[in-house]
Amino acid sequence: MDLKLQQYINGKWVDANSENTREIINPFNQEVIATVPEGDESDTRAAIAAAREAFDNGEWASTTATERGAVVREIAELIERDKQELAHLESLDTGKTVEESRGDMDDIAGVFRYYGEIADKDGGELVDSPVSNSTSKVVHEPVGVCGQITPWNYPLLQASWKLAPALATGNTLIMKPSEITPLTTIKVFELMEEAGVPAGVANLVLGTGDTVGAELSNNTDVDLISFTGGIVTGKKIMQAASVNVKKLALELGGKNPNIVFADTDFEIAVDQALNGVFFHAGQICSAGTRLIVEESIHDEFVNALVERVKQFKLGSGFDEDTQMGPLISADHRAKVEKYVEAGIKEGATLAVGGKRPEDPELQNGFFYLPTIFTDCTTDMTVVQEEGFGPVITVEKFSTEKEAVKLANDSIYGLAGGVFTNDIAKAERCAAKMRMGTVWINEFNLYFPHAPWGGFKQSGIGRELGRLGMEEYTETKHIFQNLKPEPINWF
Ligand SMILES: NC(=O)c1ccc[n+]([C@@H]2O[C@H](COP(=O)([O-])OP(=O)(O)OC[C@H]3O[C@@H](n4cnc5c(N)ncnc54)[C@H](O)[C@@H]3O)[C@@H](O)[C@H]2O)c1
Ligand SMILES: C[N+](C)(C)CC=O
Repeated sequence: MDLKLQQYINGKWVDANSENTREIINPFNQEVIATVPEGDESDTRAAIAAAREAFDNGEWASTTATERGAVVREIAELIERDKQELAHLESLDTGKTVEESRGDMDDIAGVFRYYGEIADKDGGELVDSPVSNSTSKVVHEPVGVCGQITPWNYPLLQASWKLAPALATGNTLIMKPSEITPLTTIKVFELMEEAGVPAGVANLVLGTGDTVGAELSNNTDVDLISFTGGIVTGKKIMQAASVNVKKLALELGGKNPNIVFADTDFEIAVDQALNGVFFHAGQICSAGTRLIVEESIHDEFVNALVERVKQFKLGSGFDEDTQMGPLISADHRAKVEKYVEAGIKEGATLAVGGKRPEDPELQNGFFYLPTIFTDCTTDMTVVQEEGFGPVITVEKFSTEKEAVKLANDSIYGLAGGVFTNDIAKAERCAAKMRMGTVWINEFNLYFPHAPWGGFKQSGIGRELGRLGMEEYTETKHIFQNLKPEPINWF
């Protein structure tokens, strides 16, 4: 493997201070793909000190936005140049199909290009002043030292949503990828070095959440934490970040409804519902795991889903005909199994799946069959909690009002979909759905120009789009009196 397999701190590739290491496992066959350093609090503190020094006394924050934008666009070019290698690494690490990983790499290059291009488009704003002979301007400045923590399901994609806007706006940063899928993030740090990101500006520490992640959240030299991951971890980080009132961006989980009306284009809605939930074996924050189907087409719709699911090809992400890879780890599969058991116990009907595949070729991987539950009600664990596996629940509705009520009956509010050919009805539902993204006749689409994030307990703040860049800025008002006079009060 042509990869440094080290941490990157203050412009140097280094092992962990403790010399501890971690084996990275291929979820398709449990083979060891790589051995990487396992950093801890002391590595994290070194990276924070480097980022602090680079922000306070380095030149990055005061280079022109045009120059920073050029560096960020160069990273996009390098990602495109090394797309095949990156996609290969991502599939080895996560088990996702290599075709999907190539798509991720295109998206990632697109994110760097987008932020590179808009980096110098914000020249501040002059606002009206109530004082004659004065100017009043509003400018955006970098926040400072940013801690960035990412999950295992979209390792480099989620990292790109944080790295690109942080760099474009002149921040310095410490990135902590998930300890189980760090490979493409290591590679992109090589590319950032090649693109000319100065020493100390972008630092990479590898290790667990309890050590590296907790240090980033607790350390008072960190000004902002941007976290993508589970709700339980998000709450811990929020609490820790209060130590110095860090700015906080949280991208958490989802339990995303997909409402299907009887007047929809049936075959398209079936296809999109399947894609919405089973892509990447359901390990997607915005997976449409909660299908809400109009009563009159319910049985036909479920039958069509079941027939299609039975045909899914599970296998290696490197086989061209594979449609669904394994889950990420043995632990994660055990959690999905428990989740399905809870569904059965609570009275949901298992229409298909609900177990591991029997195919001898899949026995070394963490595979789980695509699973459909019917007869579901909102009080069930499988309807309320995020399972993060290939499991969909189906509920019925008979009126538009009921469909929206069901869709909103959740602590989450990340994303949701509506399938109907009645555009007015779709717009009415979209207006009422309490989610950061609503798709109409589409599911699971995201792109750099549109903001991404959650209502309710799905998070705080937004990534992507202009808002995703504003997260990394402080707003300053500068007032200047051009003709000062005494006030004569005292
Ligand atoms: N909203 C989004 O855009 C989005 C995108 C991708 C994934 N997710 C969510 O991510 C979750 C799956 O990812 P996961 O299992 O890696 O999540 P996780 O919360 O277990 O871990 C995420 C990251 O946090 C770190 N971490 C763990 N404990 C920590 C602590 N105490 N302090 C600081 N950092 C800590 C982990 O090491 C990892 O890097 C799902 O809930 C999914 O919905 C959300
Ligand atoms: C945000 N997204 C959809 C790319 C990945 C969620 O897990």
